[in-house]
Amino acid sequence: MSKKYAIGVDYGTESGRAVLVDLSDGTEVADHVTPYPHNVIDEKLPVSGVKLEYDWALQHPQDYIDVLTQSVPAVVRASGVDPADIIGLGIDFTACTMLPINKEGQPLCFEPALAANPHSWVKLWKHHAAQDEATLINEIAASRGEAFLPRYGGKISSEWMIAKVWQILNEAPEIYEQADRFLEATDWVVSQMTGQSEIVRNSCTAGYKSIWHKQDGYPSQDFFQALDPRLVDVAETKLRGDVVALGTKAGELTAAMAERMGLVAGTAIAVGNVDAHAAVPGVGVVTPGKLVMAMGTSICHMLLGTEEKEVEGMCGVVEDGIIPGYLGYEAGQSAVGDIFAWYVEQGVPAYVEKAAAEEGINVHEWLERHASAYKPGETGLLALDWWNGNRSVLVDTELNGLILGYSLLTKPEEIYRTLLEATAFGTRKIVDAFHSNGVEVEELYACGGLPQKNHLLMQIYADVTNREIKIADSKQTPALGAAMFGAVAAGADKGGYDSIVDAAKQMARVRKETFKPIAENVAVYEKLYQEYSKLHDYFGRGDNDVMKRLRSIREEARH
Ligand SMILES: Nc1ncnc2c1ncn2[C@@H]1O[C@H](COP(=O)(O)OP(=O)(O)O)[C@@H](O)[C@H]1O
Ligand SMILES: O=C(CO)[C@H](O)[C@H](O)COP(=O)(O)O
Repeated sequence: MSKKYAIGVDYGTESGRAVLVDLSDGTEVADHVTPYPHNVIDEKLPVSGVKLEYDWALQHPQDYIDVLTQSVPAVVRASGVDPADIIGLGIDFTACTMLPINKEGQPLCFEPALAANPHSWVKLWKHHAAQDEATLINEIAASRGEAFLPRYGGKISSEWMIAKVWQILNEAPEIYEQADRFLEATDWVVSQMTGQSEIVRNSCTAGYKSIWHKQDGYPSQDFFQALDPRLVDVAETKLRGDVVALGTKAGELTAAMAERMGLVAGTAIAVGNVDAHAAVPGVGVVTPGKLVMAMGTSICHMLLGTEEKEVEGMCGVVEDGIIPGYLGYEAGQSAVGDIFAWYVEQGVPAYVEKAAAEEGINVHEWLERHASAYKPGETGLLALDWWNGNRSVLVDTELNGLILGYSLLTKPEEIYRTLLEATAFGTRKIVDAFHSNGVEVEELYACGGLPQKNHLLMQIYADVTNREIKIADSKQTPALGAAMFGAVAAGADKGGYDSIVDAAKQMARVRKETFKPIAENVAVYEKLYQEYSKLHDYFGRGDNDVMKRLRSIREEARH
Protein backbone atom coordinates (compact mmCIF):
# COMPACT_ATOMS: atom_id res chain seq x y z
CA MET A 1 0.00 0.00 0.00
CA SER A 2 1.36 3.49 -0.86
CA LYS A 3 1.98 5.98 1.98
CA LYS A 4 -1.22 7.38 3.40
CA TYR A 5 -1.97 10.88 4.65
CA ALA A 6 -4.69 12.81 6.46
CA ILE A 7 -5.47 16.50 6.75
CA GLY A 8 -6.29 18.32 9.98
CA VAL A 9 -7.91 21.74 9.84
CA ASP A 10 -7.63 23.87 12.96
CA TYR A 11 -10.11 26.74 13.23
CA GLY A 12 -8.65 29.29 15.68
CA THR A 13 -9.98 32.65 16.79
CA GLU A 14 -8.45 34.70 13.98
CA SER A 15 -7.46 32.20 11.32
CA GLY A 16 -7.80 28.63 10.12
CA ARG A 17 -4.88 26.37 9.25
CA ALA A 18 -4.63 23.11 7.37
CA VAL A 19 -1.87 20.58 8.00
CA LEU A 20 -1.17 17.55 5.80
CA VAL A 21 0.21 14.72 7.90
CA ASP A 22 2.04 11.50 7.07
CA LEU A 23 0.11 8.76 8.89
CA SER A 24 3.12 6.49 9.38
CA ASP A 25 4.89 8.81 11.84
CA GLY A 26 2.95 12.08 12.18
CA THR A 27 5.37 14.13 10.07
CA GLU A 28 3.72 17.39 9.10
CA VAL A 29 4.40 17.52 5.40
CA ALA A 30 2.80 20.87 4.63
CA ASP A 31 0.77 23.54 6.35
CA HIS A 32 -1.08 26.67 5.30
CA VAL A 33 -2.91 29.42 7.16
CA THR A 34 -5.89 31.41 5.95
CA PRO A 35 -6.60 34.48 8.10
CA TYR A 36 -10.35 35.07 8.36
CA PRO A 37 -11.14 38.01 6.08
CA HIS A 38 -13.70 39.29 8.62
CA ASN A 39 -11.67 38.28 11.68
CA VAL A 40 -13.56 38.79 14.98
CA ILE A 41 -16.58 41.04 14.39
CA ASP A 42 -16.93 43.01 17.62
CA GLU A 43 -17.75 46.57 16.58
CA LYS A 44 -20.11 46.55 13.60
CA LEU A 45 -21.68 44.05 11.20
CA PRO A 46 -20.27 43.62 7.70
CA VAL A 47 -22.23 45.43 4.91
CA SER A 48 -25.07 46.82 7.06
CA GLY A 49 -22.67 48.49 9.49
CA VAL A 50 -25.06 47.79 12.40
CA LYS A 51 -23.20 48.61 15.61
CA LEU A 52 -22.65 45.87 18.17
CA GLU A 53 -23.03 46.19 21.92
CA TYR A 54 -20.17 45.78 24.38
CA ASP A 55 -19.12 42.13 25.03
CA TRP A 56 -20.25 40.95 21.59
CA ALA A 57 -17.97 38.78 19.40
CA LEU A 58 -19.26 37.43 16.07
CA GLN A 59 -17.81 35.73 13.01
CA HIS A 60 -18.63 35.27 9.33
CA PRO A 61 -19.32 31.63 8.34
CA GLN A 62 -18.02 32.20 4.81
CA ASP A 63 -14.57 32.69 6.33
CA TYR A 64 -14.62 29.07 7.51
CA ILE A 65 -15.39 27.79 4.01
CA ASP A 66 -12.58 29.96 2.62
CA VAL A 67 -10.16 28.06 4.86
CA LEU A 68 -11.25 24.78 3.24
CA THR A 69 -11.02 26.09 -0.31
CA GLN A 70 -7.72 27.94 0.18
CA SER A 71 -5.65 26.14 2.81
CA VAL A 72 -6.55 22.56 1.84
CA PRO A 73 -5.59 22.87 -1.87
CA ALA A 74 -2.49 24.79 -0.77
CA VAL A 75 -1.19 21.92 1.40
CA VAL A 76 -2.00 19.34 -1.26
CA ARG A 77 -0.08 21.40 -3.84
CA ALA A 78 2.86 22.11 -1.56
CA SER A 79 3.24 18.47 -0.54
CA GLY A 80 2.98 16.99 -4.02
CA VAL A 81 0.98 14.14 -2.45
CA ASP A 82 -1.54 12.34 -4.68
CA PRO A 83 -5.01 13.34 -3.35
CA ALA A 84 -6.03 9.65 -3.65
CA ASP A 85 -3.59 8.92 -0.80
CA ILE A 86 -5.26 11.47 1.51
CA ILE A 87 -7.69 9.12 3.18
CA GLY A 88 -9.26 11.26 5.88
CA LEU A 89 -9.86 14.79 7.12
CA GLY A 90 -10.72 16.02 10.60
CA ILE A 91 -11.38 19.52 11.88
CA ASP A 92 -11.16 21.18 15.25
CA PHE A 93 -12.71 24.49 16.23
CA THR A 94 -13.03 27.10 18.91
CA ALA A 95 -16.15 26.37 20.96
CA CYS A 96 -18.86 27.17 21.83
CA THR A 97 -18.86 29.00 18.51
CA MET A 98 -22.45 28.63 17.36
CA LEU A 99 -24.84 29.75 14.65
CA PRO A 100 -28.49 29.56 13.65
CA ILE A 101 -29.15 27.71 10.38
CA ASN A 102 -32.24 27.37 8.17
CA LYS A 103 -33.91 24.16 6.94
CA GLU A 104 -31.41 23.94 4.08
CA GLY A 105 -28.55 24.00 6.58
CA GLN A 106 -27.44 27.52 5.60
CA PRO A 107 -26.56 30.25 8.13
CA LEU A 108 -29.35 32.75 8.72
CA CYS A 109 -26.88 35.62 8.25
CA PHE A 110 -26.58 34.57 4.57
CA GLU A 111 -30.22 35.59 4.05
CA PRO A 112 -30.26 39.25 2.91
CA ALA A 113 -33.40 39.96 4.93
CA LEU A 114 -31.75 38.81 8.16
CA ALA A 115 -28.15 39.94 7.62
CA ALA A 116 -28.64 43.23 9.49
CA ASN A 117 -29.71 41.37 12.62
CA PRO A 118 -26.62 40.64 14.77
CA HIS A 119 -28.32 37.52 16.17
CA SER A 120 -28.32 35.85 12.74
CA TRP A 121 -24.47 35.68 12.76
CA VAL A 122 -22.03 33.21 14.28
CA LYS A 123 -21.53 33.90 17.98
CA LEU A 124 -17.85 33.31 18.70
CA TRP A 125 -16.74 31.47 21.86
CA LYS A 126 -15.72 34.76 23.46
CA HIS A 127 -19.09 36.45 22.89
CA HIS A 128 -19.82 37.37 26.50
CA ALA A 129 -23.14 39.19 26.13
CA ALA A 130 -25.29 36.32 27.41
CA GLN A 131 -24.18 36.73 31.03
CA ASP A 132 -27.68 37.66 32.29
CA GLU A 133 -29.02 34.40 30.84
CA ALA A 134 -26.10 32.39 32.25
CA THR A 135 -26.64 33.87 35.70
CA LEU A 136 -30.32 32.84 35.60
CA ILE A 137 -29.48 29.37 34.28
CA ASN A 138 -27.17 28.92 37.26
CA GLU A 139 -29.66 30.23 39.82
CA ILE A 140 -32.49 28.11 38.49
CA ALA A 141 -30.37 24.96 38.10
CA ALA A 142 -29.00 25.37 41.64
CA SER A 143 -32.44 25.95 43.17
CA ARG A 144 -33.79 22.82 41.42
CA GLY A 145 -30.76 20.77 42.44
CA GLU A 146 -30.10 19.82 38.81
CA ALA A 147 -27.73 16.84 38.67
CA PHE A 148 -25.84 18.30 35.72
CA LEU A 149 -24.59 21.37 37.58
CA PRO A 150 -21.73 19.70 39.53
CA ARG A 151 -20.46 18.23 36.26
CA TYR A 152 -19.77 21.81 35.15
CA GLY A 153 -18.01 22.89 38.31
CA GLY A 154 -21.23 24.40 39.68
CA LYS A 155 -21.64 26.98 36.93
CA ILE A 156 -22.73 27.12 33.31
CA SER A 157 -20.77 29.75 31.38
CA SER A 158 -22.20 32.58 29.30
CA GLU A 159 -19.87 31.36 26.54
CA TRP A 160 -21.93 28.21 26.08
CA MET A 161 -24.82 27.11 23.91
CA ILE A 162 -27.87 27.37 26.17
CA ALA A 163 -27.03 30.89 27.38
CA LYS A 164 -26.37 32.03 23.81
CA VAL A 165 -29.57 30.42 22.47
CA TRP A 166 -31.62 32.03 25.27
CA GLN A 167 -30.05 35.43 24.54
CA ILE A 168 -31.23 35.06 20.92
CA LEU A 169 -34.72 34.15 22.10
CA ASN A 170 -34.85 37.14 24.45
CA GLU A 171 -33.41 39.75 22.13
CA ALA A 172 -34.43 38.48 18.68
CA PRO A 173 -37.36 36.05 19.01
CA GLU A 174 -37.86 36.24 15.23
CA ILE A 175 -34.37 34.77 14.68
CA TYR A 176 -35.06 32.04 17.24
CA GLU A 177 -38.30 31.24 15.37
CA GLN A 178 -36.66 31.17 11.95
CA ALA A 179 -33.73 29.06 13.09
CA ASP A 180 -34.30 25.45 12.11
CA ARG A 181 -31.46 24.56 14.48
CA PHE A 182 -28.62 26.01 16.46
CA LEU A 183 -25.33 24.36 15.68
CA GLU A 184 -21.72 24.42 16.75
CA ALA A 185 -19.66 25.87 13.90
CA THR A 186 -17.51 22.71 13.92
CA ASP A 187 -20.60 20.59 13.12
CA TRP A 188 -21.78 23.08 10.49
CA VAL A 189 -18.48 23.00 8.61
CA VAL A 190 -18.51 19.18 8.66
CA SER A 191 -22.06 19.23 7.25
CA GLN A 192 -20.86 21.50 4.43
CA MET A 193 -18.18 18.98 3.49
CA THR A 194 -20.39 15.88 3.70
CA GLY A 195 -23.50 17.50 2.26
CA GLN A 196 -25.68 15.55 4.65
CA SER A 197 -29.15 16.89 5.29
CA GLU A 198 -29.15 15.09 8.65
CA ILE A 199 -26.88 17.02 10.94
CA VAL A 200 -24.31 15.01 12.93
CA ARG A 201 -23.32 16.61 16.25
CA ASN A 202 -20.11 15.63 18.01
CA SER A 203 -20.13 14.41 21.60
CA CYS A 204 -17.34 16.77 22.64
CA THR A 205 -19.06 20.11 22.02
CA ALA A 206 -22.44 18.61 22.96
CA GLY A 207 -21.01 17.44 26.28
CA TYR A 208 -18.87 20.44 27.24
CA LYS A 209 -20.88 23.26 25.74
CA SER A 210 -24.53 22.14 25.44
CA ILE A 211 -25.05 20.29 28.75
CA TRP A 212 -25.52 16.96 26.94
CA HIS A 213 -24.74 13.77 28.85
CA LYS A 214 -24.00 10.33 27.39
CA GLN A 215 -26.62 8.62 29.58
CA ASP A 216 -29.03 11.45 30.43
CA GLY A 217 -29.03 13.46 27.18
CA TYR A 218 -29.88 17.18 27.48
CA PRO A 219 -31.46 18.72 30.61
CA SER A 220 -35.16 17.87 31.09
CA GLN A 221 -38.11 19.72 29.59
CA ASP A 222 -39.02 20.70 33.17
CA PHE A 223 -35.73 22.50 33.51
CA PHE A 224 -36.10 24.34 30.22
CA GLN A 225 -39.71 25.18 31.14
CA ALA A 226 -38.43 26.66 34.40
CA LEU A 227 -35.95 28.80 32.47
CA ASP A 228 -38.53 30.07 30.00
CA PRO A 229 -41.67 28.29 28.76
CA ARG A 230 -40.67 29.19 25.19
CA LEU A 231 -37.59 26.99 25.60
CA VAL A 232 -39.49 23.91 26.75
CA ASP A 233 -38.74 21.80 23.66
CA VAL A 234 -35.46 23.39 22.62
CA ALA A 235 -33.56 20.11 22.97
CA GLU A 236 -35.97 18.22 20.71
CA THR A 237 -36.29 21.00 18.15
CA LYS A 238 -33.46 23.49 17.82
CA LEU A 239 -30.77 21.19 19.23
CA ARG A 240 -31.97 17.99 17.56
CA GLY A 241 -29.55 15.73 15.71
CA ASP A 242 -27.63 12.58 16.54
CA VAL A 243 -24.74 13.08 18.93
CA VAL A 244 -21.86 10.78 17.98
CA ALA A 245 -18.46 9.94 19.49
CA LEU A 246 -15.18 11.55 18.48
CA GLY A 247 -13.39 9.67 15.70
CA THR A 248 -16.67 8.57 14.11
CA LYS A 249 -16.89 9.05 10.38
CA ALA A 250 -19.51 11.81 9.90
CA GLY A 251 -19.73 11.12 6.19
CA GLU A 252 -17.78 11.38 2.97
CA LEU A 253 -16.59 14.42 1.06
CA THR A 254 -19.05 15.42 -1.67
CA ALA A 255 -17.91 15.68 -5.29
CA ALA A 256 -18.60 19.42 -5.31
CA MET A 257 -16.52 20.12 -2.21
CA ALA A 258 -13.81 17.67 -3.32
CA GLU A 259 -13.33 19.76 -6.45
CA ARG A 260 -13.08 23.01 -4.49
CA MET A 261 -10.70 21.50 -1.94
CA GLY A 262 -8.46 19.61 -4.35
CA LEU A 263 -9.31 16.24 -2.76
CA VAL A 264 -11.03 13.07 -3.90
CA ALA A 265 -14.80 12.63 -3.49
CA GLY A 266 -15.54 10.03 -0.82
CA THR A 267 -12.63 11.00 1.49
CA ALA A 268 -13.63 10.14 5.08
CA ILE A 269 -14.65 13.18 7.13
CA ALA A 270 -14.48 12.84 10.92
CA VAL A 271 -17.11 14.42 13.17
CA GLY A 272 -16.11 17.85 14.45
CA ASN A 273 -13.99 18.43 17.54
CA VAL A 274 -12.84 21.29 19.78
CA ASP A 275 -9.40 22.83 19.19
CA ALA A 276 -8.08 22.27 22.69
CA HIS A 277 -9.46 18.73 22.93
CA ALA A 278 -7.97 17.64 19.62
CA ALA A 279 -4.59 18.75 20.96
CA VAL A 280 -4.60 16.08 23.69
CA PRO A 281 -3.87 13.07 21.44
CA GLY A 282 -1.86 15.50 19.29
CA VAL A 283 0.62 15.77 22.15
CA GLY A 284 0.46 12.01 22.79
CA VAL A 285 -1.61 12.12 25.99
CA VAL A 286 -4.03 9.19 26.22
CA THR A 287 -3.82 8.41 29.97
CA PRO A 288 -4.67 10.22 33.26
CA GLY A 289 -2.34 12.43 35.36
CA LYS A 290 -1.11 14.57 32.45
CA LEU A 291 -2.62 18.03 32.16
CA VAL A 292 -2.48 19.40 28.63
CA MET A 293 -2.44 23.19 28.23
CA ALA A 294 -3.41 24.52 24.83
CA MET A 295 -1.75 27.93 25.14
CA GLY A 296 -2.64 30.72 22.74
CA THR A 297 -5.15 33.55 22.84
CA SER A 298 -6.62 31.70 25.81
CA ILE A 299 -5.58 28.55 27.67
CA CYS A 300 -7.68 25.42 27.80
CA HIS A 301 -6.58 22.83 30.37
CA MET A 302 -7.48 19.20 29.64
CA LEU A 303 -7.03 16.17 31.83
CA LEU A 304 -8.19 12.55 31.76
CA GLY A 305 -9.63 10.73 34.75
CA THR A 306 -11.22 7.41 35.59
CA GLU A 307 -13.85 8.62 38.08
CA GLU A 308 -16.28 11.52 38.00
CA LYS A 309 -15.16 14.09 40.59
CA GLU A 310 -16.56 17.48 41.46
CA VAL A 311 -14.03 20.25 40.91
CA GLU A 312 -14.83 23.89 41.56
CA GLY A 313 -15.12 25.98 38.43
CA MET A 314 -14.04 23.33 35.93
CA CYS A 315 -15.64 23.83 32.54
CA GLY A 316 -16.89 20.28 32.54
CA VAL A 317 -16.35 16.58 32.87
CA VAL A 318 -17.58 14.55 29.91
CA GLU A 319 -17.43 10.80 29.43
CA ASP A 320 -15.42 10.05 26.24
CA GLY A 321 -15.20 13.83 25.78
CA ILE A 322 -11.51 13.79 24.85
CA ILE A 323 -10.30 10.18 24.58
CA PRO A 324 -12.81 7.31 24.45
CA GLY A 325 -12.84 5.24 27.65
CA TYR A 326 -11.92 8.12 29.98
CA LEU A 327 -13.68 10.98 31.65
CA GLY A 328 -12.36 14.14 30.04
CA TYR A 329 -11.95 17.15 32.31
CA GLU A 330 -11.64 20.71 31.00
CA ALA A 331 -10.88 24.04 32.66
CA GLY A 332 -9.61 27.28 31.19
CA GLN A 333 -8.51 30.89 31.24
CA SER A 334 -10.40 33.08 28.77
CA ALA A 335 -7.49 35.44 28.09
CA VAL A 336 -3.77 34.71 28.15
CA GLY A 337 -2.00 35.65 24.87
CA ASP A 338 -4.81 38.18 24.45
CA ILE A 339 -3.62 39.97 27.61
CA PHE A 340 -0.05 40.15 26.33
CA ALA A 341 -1.38 41.37 22.97
CA TRP A 342 -3.42 44.05 24.73
CA TYR A 343 -0.34 45.32 26.55
CA VAL A 344 1.83 45.28 23.43
CA GLU A 345 -0.84 47.10 21.42
CA GLN A 346 -2.16 49.51 24.03
CA GLY A 347 0.37 49.84 26.79
CA VAL A 348 3.99 50.15 25.66
CA PRO A 349 5.69 53.51 25.20
CA ALA A 350 7.06 54.51 21.80
CA TYR A 351 10.67 54.00 22.91
CA VAL A 352 10.02 50.26 23.35
CA GLU A 353 8.62 49.91 19.85
CA LYS A 354 11.59 51.87 18.48
CA ALA A 355 14.15 49.77 20.39
CA ALA A 356 12.50 46.52 19.26
CA ALA A 357 12.50 47.67 15.63
CA GLU A 358 16.16 48.67 15.90
CA GLU A 359 17.04 45.26 17.31
CA GLY A 360 15.02 43.56 14.57
CA ILE A 361 12.66 41.75 16.97
CA ASN A 362 8.99 42.21 17.76
CA VAL A 363 7.74 43.98 20.88
CA HIS A 364 6.84 40.70 22.66
CA GLU A 365 10.38 39.44 22.12
CA TRP A 366 11.91 42.72 23.32
CA LEU A 367 9.78 42.70 26.47
CA GLU A 368 10.55 39.03 27.13
CA ARG A 369 14.29 39.65 26.73
CA HIS A 370 14.25 42.55 29.20
CA ALA A 371 11.78 40.93 31.62
CA SER A 372 14.09 37.89 31.84
CA ALA A 373 16.67 40.03 33.63
CA TYR A 374 14.39 40.24 36.69
CA LYS A 375 14.23 37.66 39.46
CA PRO A 376 10.83 36.43 40.68
CA GLY A 377 9.42 39.05 43.06
CA GLU A 378 11.85 41.76 41.98
CA THR A 379 9.26 43.90 40.20
CA GLY A 380 7.18 44.36 43.35
CA LEU A 381 4.09 43.98 41.15
CA LEU A 382 1.20 41.53 41.25
CA ALA A 383 -1.73 41.20 38.84
CA LEU A 384 -5.10 39.48 38.50
CA ASP A 385 -5.40 37.94 35.04
CA TRP A 386 -9.05 38.76 34.37
CA TRP A 387 -8.81 40.98 31.28
CA ASN A 388 -11.52 38.81 29.67
CA GLY A 389 -13.28 37.68 32.84
CA ASN A 390 -12.47 34.51 34.77
CA ARG A 391 -13.38 31.15 33.24
CA SER A 392 -11.99 28.85 35.94
CA VAL A 393 -12.32 28.62 38.88
CA LEU A 394 -14.67 31.57 39.47
CA VAL A 395 -16.65 31.31 36.19
CA ASP A 396 -17.48 35.01 36.08
CA THR A 397 -17.15 37.03 32.89
CA GLU A 398 -17.87 40.27 34.78
CA LEU A 399 -14.49 40.34 36.51
CA ASN A 400 -11.69 42.55 35.19
CA GLY A 401 -7.92 42.83 35.30
CA LEU A 402 -5.91 44.46 38.06
CA ILE A 403 -2.25 45.39 38.59
CA LEU A 404 -1.01 46.26 42.05
CA GLY A 405 2.25 47.84 43.17
CA TYR A 406 3.06 50.47 40.53
CA SER A 407 5.61 53.17 41.31
CA LEU A 408 7.16 56.02 39.35
CA LEU A 409 10.03 53.67 38.56
CA THR A 410 7.92 50.84 37.08
CA LYS A 411 9.21 49.76 33.64
CA PRO A 412 7.23 48.27 30.70
CA GLU A 413 9.15 44.98 30.91
CA GLU A 414 8.21 44.68 34.60
CA ILE A 415 4.54 45.07 33.73
CA TYR A 416 4.91 42.49 30.94
CA ARG A 417 6.59 40.05 33.34
CA THR A 418 3.80 40.64 35.86
CA LEU A 419 1.17 39.83 33.24
CA LEU A 420 2.99 36.57 32.35
CA GLU A 421 3.10 35.68 36.06
CA ALA A 422 -0.57 36.52 36.59
CA THR A 423 -1.62 34.03 33.93
CA ALA A 424 0.64 31.41 35.52
CA PHE A 425 -1.06 31.98 38.87
CA GLY A 426 -4.42 31.53 37.12
CA THR A 427 -3.21 28.16 35.81
CA ARG A 428 -1.92 27.22 39.30
CA LYS A 429 -5.47 27.80 40.68
CA ILE A 430 -6.76 25.30 38.12
CA VAL A 431 -4.02 22.72 38.78
CA ASP A 432 -4.66 22.96 42.53
CA ALA A 433 -8.42 22.68 42.08
CA PHE A 434 -8.06 19.39 40.16
CA HIS A 435 -5.26 17.92 42.23
CA SER A 436 -6.87 18.63 45.60
CA ASN A 437 -10.17 17.13 44.43
CA GLY A 438 -8.71 13.78 43.47
CA VAL A 439 -8.06 14.33 39.76
CA GLU A 440 -4.30 14.02 39.90
CA VAL A 441 -1.99 16.31 37.97
CA GLU A 442 1.51 14.85 37.82
CA GLU A 443 2.91 16.39 34.68
CA LEU A 444 2.11 19.32 32.43
CA TYR A 445 2.16 19.26 28.64
CA ALA A 446 2.02 22.47 26.63
CA CYS A 447 1.07 23.08 23.03
CA GLY A 448 -0.26 25.99 20.98
CA GLY A 449 1.53 29.12 19.86
CA LEU A 450 2.84 30.41 23.21
CA PRO A 451 5.32 27.67 24.24
CA GLN A 452 7.22 28.18 21.00
CA LYS A 453 7.13 31.96 21.27
CA ASN A 454 8.03 32.72 24.87
CA HIS A 455 10.51 30.69 26.96
CA LEU A 456 10.31 33.02 29.96
CA LEU A 457 6.58 32.36 30.10
CA MET A 458 7.13 28.61 30.16
CA GLN A 459 9.81 28.78 32.87
CA ILE A 460 7.45 30.92 34.99
CA TYR A 461 4.68 28.30 34.54
CA ALA A 462 7.07 25.51 35.63
CA ASP A 463 8.16 27.55 38.69
CA VAL A 464 4.66 28.67 39.69
CA THR A 465 3.13 25.19 39.38
CA ASN A 466 6.28 23.43 40.60
CA ARG A 467 5.90 20.88 37.84
CA GLU A 468 7.93 19.84 34.82
CA ILE A 469 6.43 20.93 31.50
CA LYS A 470 6.80 18.93 28.29
CA ILE A 471 6.37 20.78 25.03
CA ALA A 472 4.64 19.46 21.94
CA ASP A 473 6.98 18.90 19.04
CA SER A 474 4.33 20.01 16.61
CA LYS A 475 3.62 23.70 16.04
CA GLN A 476 0.11 22.74 14.98
CA THR A 477 -0.90 20.28 17.68
CA PRO A 478 -4.70 20.68 17.42
CA ALA A 479 -4.48 20.26 13.64
CA LEU A 480 -2.29 17.17 14.11
CA GLY A 481 -4.89 15.77 16.55
CA ALA A 482 -7.66 16.59 14.08
CA ALA A 483 -5.74 14.75 11.34
CA MET A 484 -5.42 11.75 13.68
CA PHE A 485 -9.20 11.72 14.11
CA GLY A 486 -9.48 11.95 10.30
CA ALA A 487 -7.27 8.84 10.09
CA VAL A 488 -9.49 7.07 12.64
CA ALA A 489 -12.59 8.03 10.62
CA ALA A 490 -10.95 6.40 7.58
CA GLY A 491 -10.06 3.25 9.56
CA ALA A 492 -7.13 0.81 9.50
CA ASP A 493 -8.46 -0.95 6.38
CA LYS A 494 -7.87 2.18 4.35
CA GLY A 495 -4.41 2.77 5.83
CA GLY A 496 -5.62 4.83 8.82
CA TYR A 497 -6.12 3.70 12.42
CA ASP A 498 -8.80 1.88 14.34
CA SER A 499 -8.50 4.02 17.47
CA ILE A 500 -7.16 7.39 18.53
CA VAL A 501 -4.87 5.62 21.01
CA ASP A 502 -3.22 3.71 18.14
CA ALA A 503 -2.94 6.89 16.10
CA ALA A 504 -1.38 8.85 18.99
CA LYS A 505 1.18 6.10 19.63
CA GLN A 506 2.47 6.35 16.06
CA MET A 507 2.01 10.00 15.30
CA ALA A 508 2.48 12.20 18.41
CA ARG A 509 5.78 13.57 19.77
CA VAL A 510 7.07 15.91 22.47
CA ARG A 511 10.38 17.76 22.40
CA LYS A 512 13.44 16.48 24.26
CA GLU A 513 13.94 19.73 26.18
CA THR A 514 11.47 20.31 28.98
CA PHE A 515 10.97 23.19 31.43
CA LYS A 516 11.84 22.13 34.97
CA PRO A 517 10.99 24.08 38.12
CA ILE A 518 13.94 25.95 39.68
CA ALA A 519 13.81 25.53 43.48
CA GLU A 520 14.64 29.13 44.46
CA ASN A 521 12.06 30.53 42.02
CA VAL A 522 9.45 28.07 43.29
CA ALA A 523 9.94 29.37 46.83
CA VAL A 524 9.43 33.03 45.88
CA TYR A 525 6.48 32.26 43.64
CA GLU A 526 4.86 30.32 46.45
CA LYS A 527 4.81 33.55 48.51
CA LEU A 528 3.51 35.58 45.59
CA TYR A 529 0.85 32.97 44.89
CA GLN A 530 -0.44 33.27 48.45
CA GLU A 531 -0.81 37.02 47.85
CA TYR A 532 -2.47 36.37 44.47
CA SER A 533 -4.92 34.02 46.16
CA LYS A 534 -5.89 36.68 48.69
CA LEU A 535 -6.53 39.23 45.94
CA HIS A 536 -8.32 36.57 43.88
CA ASP A 537 -10.76 35.79 46.67
CA TYR A 538 -11.19 39.40 47.78
CA PHE A 539 -12.18 40.69 44.33
CA GLY A 540 -13.59 37.47 42.93
CA ARG A 541 -15.66 35.91 45.69
CA GLY A 542 -17.80 38.84 46.77
CA ASP A 543 -15.78 40.51 49.54
CA ASN A 544 -15.44 43.53 47.32
CA ASP A 545 -17.60 43.69 44.17
CA VAL A 546 -15.99 46.91 42.99
CA MET A 547 -15.34 45.40 39.53
CA LYS A 548 -19.04 44.74 39.04
CA ARG A 549 -20.00 48.18 40.36
CA LEU A 550 -17.59 49.80 37.91
CA ARG A 551 -19.24 47.84 35.10
CA SER A 552 -22.70 49.10 36.06
CA ILE A 553 -21.45 52.67 36.32
CA ARG A 554 -19.88 52.23 32.89
CA GLU A 555 -23.14 50.87 31.44
CA GLU A 556 -25.10 53.82 32.88
CA ALA A 557 -22.54 56.24 31.46
CA ARG A 558 -22.83 54.64 28.02
CA HIS A 559 -26.62 54.87 27.76
N1 LIG B 1 6.44 36.33 21.99
C1 LIG B 1 5.22 36.23 22.51
N2 LIG B 1 5.06 36.07 23.83
C2 LIG B 1 3.85 35.93 24.39
N3 LIG B 1 2.71 35.95 23.69
C3 LIG B 1 2.81 36.11 22.36
C4 LIG B 1 4.05 36.27 21.70
N4 LIG B 1 3.81 36.42 20.38
C5 LIG B 1 2.46 36.36 20.22
N5 LIG B 1 1.86 36.17 21.41
C6 LIG B 1 0.42 35.97 21.67
O1 LIG B 1 0.04 34.70 21.14
C7 LIG B 1 -1.37 34.71 20.89
C8 LIG B 1 -1.69 33.87 19.66
O2 LIG B 1 -1.43 32.52 19.96
P1 LIG B 1 -1.64 31.37 18.88
O3 LIG B 1 -1.49 30.08 19.57
O4 LIG B 1 -0.71 31.64 17.74
O5 LIG B 1 -3.11 31.64 18.33
P2 LIG B 1 -4.59 31.04 18.68
O6 LIG B 1 -4.81 31.07 20.13
O7 LIG B 1 -5.52 31.99 17.95
O8 LIG B 1 -4.61 29.67 18.10
C9 LIG B 1 -1.77 36.17 20.75
O9 LIG B 1 -2.69 36.45 21.76
C10 LIG B 1 -0.46 36.95 20.96
O10 LIG B 1 -0.63 38.05 21.79
O1 LIG C 1 -13.33 27.28 24.98
C1 LIG C 1 -12.70 26.85 24.09
C2 LIG C 1 -12.43 25.40 24.03
O2 LIG C 1 -13.15 24.72 25.00
C3 LIG C 1 -12.21 27.77 22.97
O3 LIG C 1 -12.15 27.05 21.81
C4 LIG C 1 -10.90 28.36 23.24
O4 LIG C 1 -10.81 28.98 24.46
C5 LIG C 1 -10.43 29.32 22.14
O5 LIG C 1 -9.15 28.97 22.00
P1 LIG C 1 -7.95 29.67 21.23
O6 LIG C 1 -7.06 30.18 22.31
O7 LIG C 1 -7.32 28.52 20.48
O8 LIG C 1 -8.49 30.72 20.33
